[in-house]
Amino acid sequence: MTEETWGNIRNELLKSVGKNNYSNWIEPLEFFELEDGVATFLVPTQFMGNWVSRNFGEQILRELSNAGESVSRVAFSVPQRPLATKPKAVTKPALPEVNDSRDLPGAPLDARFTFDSFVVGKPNELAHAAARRVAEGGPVTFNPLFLYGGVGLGKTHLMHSIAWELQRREKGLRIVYLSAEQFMYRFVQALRDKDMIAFKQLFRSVDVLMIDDVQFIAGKDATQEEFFHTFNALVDQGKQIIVSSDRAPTEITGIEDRIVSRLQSGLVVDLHPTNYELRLGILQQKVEKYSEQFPNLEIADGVLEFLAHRISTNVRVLEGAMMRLFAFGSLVGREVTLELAQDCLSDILRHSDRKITVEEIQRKVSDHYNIRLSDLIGPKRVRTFARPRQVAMYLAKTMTSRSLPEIGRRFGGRDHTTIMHGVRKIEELKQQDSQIADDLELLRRSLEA
Ligand SMILES: Nc1ncnc2c1ncn2[C@@H]1O[C@H](COP(=O)(O)OP(=O)(O)OP(=O)(O)O)[C@@H](O)[C@H]1O
Repeated sequence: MTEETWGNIRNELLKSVGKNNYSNWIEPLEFFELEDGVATFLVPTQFMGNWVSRNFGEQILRELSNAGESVSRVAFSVPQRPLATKPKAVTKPALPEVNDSRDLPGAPLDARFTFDSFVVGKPNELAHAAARRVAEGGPVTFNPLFLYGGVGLGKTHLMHSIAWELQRREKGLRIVYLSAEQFMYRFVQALRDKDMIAFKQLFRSVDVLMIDDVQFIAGKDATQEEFFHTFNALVDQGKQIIVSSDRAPTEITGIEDRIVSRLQSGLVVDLHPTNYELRLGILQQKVEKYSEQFPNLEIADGVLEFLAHRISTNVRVLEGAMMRLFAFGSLVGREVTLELAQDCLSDILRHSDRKITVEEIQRKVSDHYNIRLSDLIGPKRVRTFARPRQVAMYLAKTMTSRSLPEIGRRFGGRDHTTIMHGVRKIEELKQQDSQIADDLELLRRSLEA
């Protein structure tokens, strides 16, 4: 296959996979050879090869066939020599002597937050894989890596894990981790001390910059401006940036468009709310750790399952509950049973028990789609009302324990088959229409908040 053919195929792929996917996954591919019906591409890392193969393999194969190539399979392999991907670090700017990492402006890393102690499940699988990839070091593939998700779902844990791993692989790497608030504080201090040059040089001299809770700079214009320049300077030097936030870049209001667009220019991945299996996995892992702290503690069967079922808010709360329960059991010298858990954690359990109602769902959905509640519930069948109505039916079925007839009654006395039809429709659309999938995710999060 000629370079030109591969160029044409890439143009077609750009149209079908979209700009972001294209620059993250297709652009870095280097065509290597086409032999015995196998088209081989070189990729910078194995992770990337697996990802492209899983997600875009068939599309690439189809485009190759459309271009008249006789190909039956595509393969991805990592070359021995490094690939010429994005710009690597260019010359270092003239800097003050800040080579000792103790001079760096970051916050300390938590020794507990490593990849080893991070439990991976469906909800955080992609974020974990992306963090692992960045922690491999080497050529910068995603810049920035933007991690977002609700409170206590492991963003900070992943960032620290990346930092530890990078440090392990390359001693002397200048890694700075700090919260956006600390960044602002440093910036304001530099302004006050008329020390902006040193501030700029310090931040531009790092190899990896990690900013936690970036949503904090919303509405803080001068800090944003400085962040933007720091960001650009580091990206231009091929330095890795990792950012976390409690929401997606486009959902952060009060941040300039140019910053939003910068934040989106790498890989944006979210940590979904935990599911039962992940929570149980985390508890099991923590039990092992706590058993050193509370050596004589006995835990009855079913206690961990109970906690994983009942405390679904966030991992921090789950951990806190477990710690309290174990400390209590160990202090009074009692086995940790279900009864003890219920007694000792009654406040947390009561809070987690908050039931989401169908009415609450209807209100949220009508606000979200900007329609009147009466139109959401009423009989009008136009699409503007019918689709949000089905979304609300779906959420009512999946987020409450109400039966279909009960939901029907709350939707203006509709029959249960109508509700079932609505639920099925949304289940179907969720797979095909990313707008619907995003709406559902957003609504679910705001209802669970
Ligand atoms: N998958 C996981 N495996 C093990 N521990 C986890 C996992 N997810 C979260 N945790 C633990 O939950 C606690 C909260 O996690 P972390 O501080 O990383 O959350 P966060 O997303 O940064 O929250 P915030 O929005 O408050 O900044 C930490 O103690 C962390 O170790």
